[in-house]
Amino acid sequence: MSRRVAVYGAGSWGTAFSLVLADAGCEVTLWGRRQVLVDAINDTRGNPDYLPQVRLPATVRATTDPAQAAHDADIAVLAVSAQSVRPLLEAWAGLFERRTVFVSLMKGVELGTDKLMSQVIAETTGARADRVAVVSGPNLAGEIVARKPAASVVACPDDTTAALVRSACHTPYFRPYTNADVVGCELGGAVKNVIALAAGVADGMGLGDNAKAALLTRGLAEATRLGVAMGADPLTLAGLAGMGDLVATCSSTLSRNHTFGACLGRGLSVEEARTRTRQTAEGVASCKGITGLGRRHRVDLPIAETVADIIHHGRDPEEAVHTLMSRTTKPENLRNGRASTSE
Ligand SMILES: NC(=O)C1=CN([C@@H]2O[C@H](COP(=O)(O)OP(=O)(O)OC[C@H]3O[C@@H](n4cnc5c(N)ncnc54)[C@H](O)[C@@H]3O)[C@@H](O)[C@H]2O)C=CC1
Ligand SMILES: O=C(CO)COP(=O)(O)O
Repeated sequence: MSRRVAVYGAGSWGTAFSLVLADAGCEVTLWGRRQVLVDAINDTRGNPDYLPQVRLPATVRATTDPAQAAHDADIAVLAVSAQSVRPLLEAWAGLFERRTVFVSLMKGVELGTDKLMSQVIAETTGARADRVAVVSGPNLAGEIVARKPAASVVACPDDTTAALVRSACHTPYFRPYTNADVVGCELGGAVKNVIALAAGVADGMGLGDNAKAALLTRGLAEATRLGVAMGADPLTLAGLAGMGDLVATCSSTLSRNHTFGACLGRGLSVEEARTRTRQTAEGVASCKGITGLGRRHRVDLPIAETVADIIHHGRDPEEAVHTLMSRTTKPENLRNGRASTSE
């Protein structure tokens, strides 16, 4: 059965995911805030600002009207930047049907509240947890629009909702798995952006593949420690939404977070890196939310703290690497079968 899906955010991932949904047989209305971009999408079937190479099928129509997108939607997908979703949903909450399922594609943590995106969606729309899902995994938009094979995770505590979203985005090149662990999936996506910034810094400084492997592995340990403290299943962090996304993002030149970090590692300022990257690099804002969650749950996150210091407090990357390497040595592994919350 054809599903009606509203996608909010005509940037890279909103556009690429619209293609996936349309290829899976959905009728898609793609909301963008700028009329000129919406007209270009409808007229050319491409997205000149974010993904000029994409050719969207006729079953994707763009609009600047949030109500038109929400009308009769089975699913509403949120693909704006993490820090902008609360005010948008506060303004739009009354537009949705009571049955509409909300899906977050966003990989960030809200500044000021340290809330995950599913929490912000539930708070602003009044939707219960069984109507809020997350799609997260190693899904670089530039590869998805070339219809290169990818896998992802649809997370929701409700099996029926998870199955609805899975069937709405299952195509021959996009393979969604389901998982009830929303917190693990969301944290995996948000923390990997911060670790990708660190990996970019290391690459920009020319520190080599050993250093990058250490950052990825210890970064995953940070995500897992924090996840376990917040009730996530450590296996989720070892899966597509954790390790999988970490590997893709930290090794790809398509990643904005990695690119941003590489600019810093080459000696550019945060403002210069922002100008070069242009599109949303969620880790830049979310590193503060991640370190906030670490403090709240008494979990040490030395790499995330270092990234936040470099980006928000002007810390010198070389000195930061030296300090990370000089920390006291300690056992690598889980203790007594439980994840340690210390470094
Ligand atoms: N690009 C990718 O490959 C992937 C991105 N994501 C996540 O998807 C989310 C969106 O990222 P992208 O689409 O890549 O970013 P983007 O920078 O390409 O697009 C962001 C979109 O949000 C809109 N936006 C930003 N602030 C807004 C505001 N205040 N009001 C209304 N609209 C606003 C922009 O106009 C743009 O359409 C992020 O959380 C990112 O981590 C997840 C998986 C893959
Ligand atoms: O989340 C992503 C791939 O899964 C995209 O990463 P960037 O936001 O760093 O480009």
